[in-house]
Amino acid sequence: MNIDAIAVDIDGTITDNKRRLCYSAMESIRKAEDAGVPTIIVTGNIVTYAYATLVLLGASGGVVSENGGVIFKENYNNNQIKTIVDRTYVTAADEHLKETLGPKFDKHISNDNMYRLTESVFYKTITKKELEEGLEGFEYLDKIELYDSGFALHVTDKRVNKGSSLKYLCHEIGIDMNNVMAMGDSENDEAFLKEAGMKVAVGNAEDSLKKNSDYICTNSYGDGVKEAIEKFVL
Ligand SMILES: O=C(O)COP(=O)(O)O
Ligand SMILES: [Mg+2]
Repeated sequence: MNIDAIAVDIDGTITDNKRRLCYSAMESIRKAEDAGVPTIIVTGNIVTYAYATLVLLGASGGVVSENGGVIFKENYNNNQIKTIVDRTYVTAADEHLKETLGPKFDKHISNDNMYRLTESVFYKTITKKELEEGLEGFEYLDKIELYDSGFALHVTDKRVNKGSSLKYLCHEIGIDMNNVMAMGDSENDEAFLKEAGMKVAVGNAEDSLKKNSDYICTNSYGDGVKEAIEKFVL
């Protein structure tokens, strides 16, 4: 199978469990770039964080950020950041959670939330269950998704996910999803692995993701990324 592009998650995939970039991932992604295979970052992080990661990695495929809410690629869309969905339901969820959680809302909301265009994110100092309970009775509960990335809890508009927005970006730049190798570690990656021709779970990935993968890496984190790139791309 010909791999035309690599799509890779950030936290827990090209980083270790402390969010530190793995040299092994960086080196292998650069080798793939040098061999003409671009890498696209597909993340729950904000667009500026994702873009800085892309540049520092030496990758060129563009970014899908905020779990699909925002995309950016150099020389695409007049170099403008593209917001795929509005904040209507996420803002309504925030309002609901402010009422039900009280002071816990401000205590646990992520410090990068002010930069988020489409999502709300909470630190894992609050549990997913507490957020689910806080969202009970929310008028638009069926319009939002609650993801645990392993690193944070995301309230995301259901009209987007990492898969739908990666597919959109790839269509725009002329890459066939059948020729994309996608790599991730957690539940917010399921949607984009599903869309890709080659689905790879790094060794530390959640069982649910491993179950739906074509290849499970022997190695964890960046070493898993390196393993898959060497096996399928280089
Ligand atoms: O933003 C997060 O919580 C995790 O980011 P990721 O999707 O790159 O793993
Ligand atoms: Mg991750």
